[in-house]
Amino acid sequence: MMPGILKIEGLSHRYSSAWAIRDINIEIDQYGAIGLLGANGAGKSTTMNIICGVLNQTAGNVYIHGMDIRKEPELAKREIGFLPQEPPLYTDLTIDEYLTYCAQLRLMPKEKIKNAVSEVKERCGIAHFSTRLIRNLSGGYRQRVGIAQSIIHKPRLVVMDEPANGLDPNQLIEVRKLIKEIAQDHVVLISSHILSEIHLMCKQVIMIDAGRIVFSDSMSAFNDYIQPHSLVMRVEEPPAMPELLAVPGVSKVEFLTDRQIRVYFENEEVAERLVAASVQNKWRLREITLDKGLLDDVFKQLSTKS
Ligand SMILES: Nc1ncnc2c1ncn2[C@@H]1O[C@H](COP(=O)(O)OP(=O)(O)OP(=O)(O)O)[C@@H](O)[C@H]1O
Repeated sequence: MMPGILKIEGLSHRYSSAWAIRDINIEIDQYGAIGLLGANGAGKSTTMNIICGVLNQTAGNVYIHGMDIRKEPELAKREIGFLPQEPPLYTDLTIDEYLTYCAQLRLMPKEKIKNAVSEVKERCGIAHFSTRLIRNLSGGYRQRVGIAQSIIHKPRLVVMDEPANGLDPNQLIEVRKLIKEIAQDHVVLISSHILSEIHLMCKQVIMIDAGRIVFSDSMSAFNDYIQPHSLVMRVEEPPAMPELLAVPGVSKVEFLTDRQIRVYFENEEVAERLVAASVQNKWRLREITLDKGLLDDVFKQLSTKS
């Protein structure tokens, strides 16, 4: 049987006295983007640094395509690409010079470097800037160069620490698109503290809080797990509180203004019942919205719950 691409067993790390991560277990054997979601200080960077062999763990094992990162670091690192939060770019080099240098650092055979550089430039949409100094590139293009260096040696696993950080909205769209494309033939492990970011890029999500995994499943399972429990409706003729509470499934009612009401419920069918009740009782419903926009709040709740 082929070994999995990434296997983490009982991984724990202690810096001085405090544990930064405890008993992390992860197994990935299919290409795709996986989000590592956690608040600041949750342990994302610690986990990623250990996976990339930059930090030596206190306990547990990391295998990259079956190779123990501690016992066979050189072989294992051939299968890893890393995009740290601050990409290690040499801004006085051109894109061509920089990527050639990265390929050499990765100990790629000399005769393969030229092809690898053109291929990766093409893939990352930077071929037209080959001879431009990195210092003269916009943030979005610098990030593409950062991504290019992480895949130039064709690793199976690419680790990206907060790759969306500091990009403007247009750059974000492009960089996300590129990362998704790369995830088609790599495992891309993406850390972020922003749920919507993970949501847009990843099919799988691993959530880490205070050094422990608190959720690990598909993005759709995550969506089910964090179903909204409230909605906001705006009506012209607001009913009295008891009338709303009488609708089956409504658990709590909060008047935000005299015409705007937040309704808490157990399941989403309540929305339909409220619409029906509004028609029947002439509340004159103008707007009804599930509180899905509060995903980041839900994330906070989840973190504290577990
Ligand atoms: N070099 C260090 N020495 C001591 N404690 C550390 C060190 N690096 C991190 N920590 C602690 O370990 C815990 C996990 O930190 P880590 O950087 O892995 O979290 P993170 O999820 O990556 O957060 P961020 O997004 O802020 O980087 C935190 O409590 C942090 O304060």
